[in-house]
Parts: sequence; C-alpha cells; structure tokens
Amino acid sequence: MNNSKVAVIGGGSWATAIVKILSENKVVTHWWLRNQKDIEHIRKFHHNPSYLSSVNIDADIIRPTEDLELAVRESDIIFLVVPSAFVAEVLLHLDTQILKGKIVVSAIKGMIPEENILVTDYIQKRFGVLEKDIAVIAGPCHAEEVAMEKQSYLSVASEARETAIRIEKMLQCRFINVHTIQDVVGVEYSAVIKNIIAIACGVAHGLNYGDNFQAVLVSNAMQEISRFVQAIYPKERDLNASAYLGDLLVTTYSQFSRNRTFGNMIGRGYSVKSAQMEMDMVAEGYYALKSIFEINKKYKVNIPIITAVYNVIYERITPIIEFKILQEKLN
Ligand SMILES: NC(=O)c1ccc[n+]([C@@H]2O[C@H](COP(=O)([O-])OP(=O)(O)OC[C@H]3O[C@@H](n4cnc5c(N)ncnc54)[C@H](O)[C@@H]3O)[C@@H](O)[C@H]2O)c1
Ligand SMILES: O=P(O)(O)OC[C@H](O)CO
Repeated sequence: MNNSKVAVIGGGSWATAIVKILSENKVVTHWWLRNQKDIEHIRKFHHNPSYLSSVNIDADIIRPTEDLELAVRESDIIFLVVPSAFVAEVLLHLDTQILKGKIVVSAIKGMIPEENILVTDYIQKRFGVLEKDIAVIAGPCHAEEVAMEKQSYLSVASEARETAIRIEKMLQCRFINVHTIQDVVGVEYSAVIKNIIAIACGVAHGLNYGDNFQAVLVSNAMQEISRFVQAIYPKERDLNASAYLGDLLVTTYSQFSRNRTFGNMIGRGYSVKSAQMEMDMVAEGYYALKSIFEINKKYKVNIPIITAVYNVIYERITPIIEFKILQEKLN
C-alpha cells in the first residue's frame, strides 16, 4: 500500500486509465468526476459507464466523489486530467490557497485557451504552486491500451528530481514503465503541438494521401516541433526521446488517436462542428491550434503544417486546396 493521499480530477478516458494504474499500485484515490450519473454507476457497478467501461474500479482503493474541494483538501498529490479547455471552469470555485504545499501533476496535453498559456503556468499563476511541486505526465500512451494492459511507457517531467521520482514510483507497474525527465516546458509544448500534427495526418488520410506522404508530413512535423520548442524555451534536449518523438508517432498513426480521428473527418468533408458532435471525446489539437498560432505571432517560427491546419479549421479553407499548398512546402 502506497501511503500518499491522491486525487484524480477528471472523468474521461485518460483519468480512468490513470485511476486504473493507481489502483494497480494500491494508491488510495479520491476520484472527482463531473457527471453524477457516472459516479453513482461506478459506486454501484465498479465501472465508468462513459469511458473505458471495461476497466474494473476497485472500490476498496478508489473513491469516486462529486465534491471537488474535499478531494483536493484531503490529498497531497493532485492529478489534473480534464481537457485543457475546461480546466479554468472546473477549478473556478477552488480557493486560491488550496493547492499550496501540494504536488500538482498535469496529465493534460493542451493549453489554457483563454490565456494561451501552458496548464502548469496556469496552476502556478492562479494557485501559487511552486515549480518544485509541479510535474507533467507525458509520453506515447493511449488510455485504451492502458485499459488492455498493453505494455506502455510514460515520462514524468519535473524540474525537481524528488517530485519526479515520487510520481514515477506511483505510476510504475506491471504494464507501465516510467522514466523521469527535467524539461516541463519542452515536454508540454511538444505534446500540445503533436496533437495539431495528428489532426494534419488525419486530414491527409481523409484526403486519400498515402503512407509516403504521411511519413514526409511527420518528419517535417518533427522539425517544426523542434524549431518551435527551441525558439520558445531553448535548452539542450533530446527530441528523439519518447516524450517528444514517441508521442508524435503514436498520435499520428494510432487508430485510438482522438486528434487523428477528428482530422480524418475534416479531410473527408465533415464541418468542424459536425466532427466534434460525432465524437464524445475531445481533440485537444483543435484548441491548441489557436493558442500556438497566437503565440507564434511573437516568435515568428516557420510552422507550415500548423498554419495549414489552422487555415482549414479556423479560416475554413478547403482541405484539398490547403494541402496542395502545403505539399509544396514539405521536403
Ligand atoms: N485519452 C488518452 O489516451 C490520453 C492520453 C494522454 C493524455 N491525454 C490527455 O488527457 C486530457 C483529458 O482527455 P481525455 O482523453 O481523458 O478526455 P476524453 O476525450 O476521453 O473525454 C472528454 C472529457 O471531457 C469532459 N468534458 C466534456 N465537456 C466538459 C465540460 N464542459 N466541462 C468539464 N469537462 C468536460 C468529459 O466529462 C470527459 O471527462 C487531455 O488533455 C488529453 O490530451 C489523453
Ligand atoms: O487520442 P489523442 O489524439 O488525444 O492522443 C492521446 C495521447 O496524447 C497519446 O499519447
């Protein structure tokens, strides 16, 4: 039994997968979900009816709750796992002092849309959490495969080694390998952008481009990520590591990717609204596009793939035309 007191905030696929991992390691967890019906169902039947419903929720270890404040107050370590667009709304009524001295782990791969800032920056700014108490979960890891206990790898990023190691120990289990990394900002931006690239790959697939084009798109995308991340936060980092390249690869080719699925629908002719309505899951890249585009007005990095996706999603340029233009910019 791990003695840390933990809260997981979020009721989607990734929160459910993280709860499964914590439960495997016997970490007693307060699990806050937005949906009251889901909470009641989990209490009664020990499964989340809305996401990853095959996962068994161990009632001795996992405590679903509707009381966000209680979950946070009772815990030393808070895992944030709601889509970035809803973070501010979900945390709105929490006292700004409530997270002081606690460790906050963001498992979110997105930015706060109203402010165009990283989730960890938002947590530090709004709740005064110290940098040493912040960690990020990254790496190529689809919740659906965690549910099936397929061997997966996570990277825990923190500027404080002891924080990273504490979270590493909490997540390392039979089917999850964890390593630590000291690059919170680089890992977060890379994860945010790979979602946009996965939309690009989905659009290309929907437009009937083949594997040859996809490979060129992804290798150009890696260069784009490198240019952007190095411009925003220069640091010696190995972008070939799983937290960066690995996550880009899995999101751009996996059948489970929300972002790729969303892009694929756009390529096949769905409108943005209808594609979003078709999915009961959130494609983070949709929100990230606007933030990255805004931020790049200052940095002026050459980002042709992100620009093409932005034009398709926000400027409503026909994908077929935009991708013909993009074709000429890749090599
Ligand atoms: N699913 C994965 O495999 C995976 C892996 C790694 C990281 N992530 C990240 O985890 C985060 C959470 O995504 P997910 O995949 O668990 O979500 P999801 O797509 O599975 O589910 C959507 C979630 O959004 C919630 N939601 C919808 N409307 C809301 C609203 N108005 N207010 C508050 N919540 C609302 C739903 O309740 C649900 O919990 C994202 O940042 C994602 O990038 C996901
Ligand atoms: O399903 P996606 O596109 O949100 O991607 C999920 C994870 O980030 C993959 O590591």
